Amino acid sequence: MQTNPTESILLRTLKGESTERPPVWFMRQAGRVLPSYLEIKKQYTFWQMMQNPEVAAQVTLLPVEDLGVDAAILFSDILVVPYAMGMGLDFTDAGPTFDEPLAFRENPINGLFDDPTKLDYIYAVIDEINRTKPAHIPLIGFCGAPLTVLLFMLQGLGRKGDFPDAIRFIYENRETTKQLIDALTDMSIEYIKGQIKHGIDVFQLFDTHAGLLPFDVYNELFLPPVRKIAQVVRDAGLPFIFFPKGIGTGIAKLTPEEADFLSVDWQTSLTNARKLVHPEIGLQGNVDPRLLFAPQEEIEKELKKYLRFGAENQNWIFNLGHGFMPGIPFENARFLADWAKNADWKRS
Ligand SMILES: O=C(O)CCc1c2[nH]c(c1CC(=O)O)Cc1[nH]c(c(CC(=O)O)c1CCC(=O)O)Cc1[nH]c(c(CC(=O)O)c1CCC(=O)O)Cc1[nH]c(c(CCC(=O)O)c1CC(=O)O)C2
Repeated sequence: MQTNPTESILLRTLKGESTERPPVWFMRQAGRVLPSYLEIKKQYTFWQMMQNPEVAAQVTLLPVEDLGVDAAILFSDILVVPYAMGMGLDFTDAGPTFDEPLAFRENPINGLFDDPTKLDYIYAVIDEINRTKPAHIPLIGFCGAPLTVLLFMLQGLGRKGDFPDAIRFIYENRETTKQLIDALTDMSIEYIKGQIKHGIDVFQLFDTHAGLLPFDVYNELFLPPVRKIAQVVRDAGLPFIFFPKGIGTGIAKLTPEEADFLSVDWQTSLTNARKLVHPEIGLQGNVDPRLLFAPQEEIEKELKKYLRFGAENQNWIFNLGHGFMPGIPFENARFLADWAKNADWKRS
């Protein structure tokens, strides 16, 4: 067993090394539950926070201090890419909204004009994070996968749940959908290359709404661009984590071309996921974030179910099945991180 304490435990696990415990980080770890974040948020809009390198870097690093996680994830949003493609975007109390959603336009392709410089502020944030972060804490970069981002672009309003007009558009306009996927994939790749150039250490692709299409359609239209994106990340020598939320047993159909590590939602137990998923793909997940509304004794009882899996599986990153939800008590988030770092994983 390797025990160099200055080397990142997350990177060691991603490289396939043995570690004394699983590495720990959480989706949505910076926003939503940290009192320190909620305090900063009182002074700025979300756009202002994202666009100010000092503030965005500070927020990115808050959970390292406040929760003790093993990695930082860039404080940004998946919808910055359509914004850079010319779509008017606003973050409102009702969630993100786009002006003139694509599904309702006469010609959805013609109105898109890529302007990669609209992402430059994010590279300034990455530079600032790298200047200020502890050396042993890796930075995770991310963007949304083509399906999830396209659903927002087509529907316009993120809180409509199941994106009904967007799904209908995809079925009724197959050729235009393919053109939109290509445009979105190209822009995402440019953005990812920018993140890599500025020094992210790991990349995660969020396909939060992957489960909203039948797997065959998802496989035909949306997995090829995922493979293309994965290749770009790998060619740069970075590990690639893929989070296709809600695809159920579709996880059995994924290959190492699509993921070095697969982030699993809470619908499938990790033990079952391990049986289904290709053996060369590592796993990440999958504590149900809703559990964190429970008293700590109840949380601990559930967490103990992970001990056996953790003892038997080195290629596993401890995380949630999806992000922290607003309103989860900070003490419970901290309890979760402490538990995962201090449990007796029986690995030595
Ligand atoms: O996060 C919300 O409050 C909801 C609004 C929303 C946003 N993007 C969105 C949604 C839809 C949704 O998540 O349901 C759309 C969005 N953003 C993101 C995802 C991917 C996912 O979480 O599965 C999605 C799709 C999720 C979905 O539709 O369920 C990614 C995202 N947004 C964000 C972050 C950074 C972070 O939380 O640390 C991250 C990802 C990295 C990570 O896991 O940490 C940040 C974000 N996005 C957003 C906000 C709120 C802005 C405001 O105060 O006006 C905030 C900040 C905050 O939570 O206080 C806007």
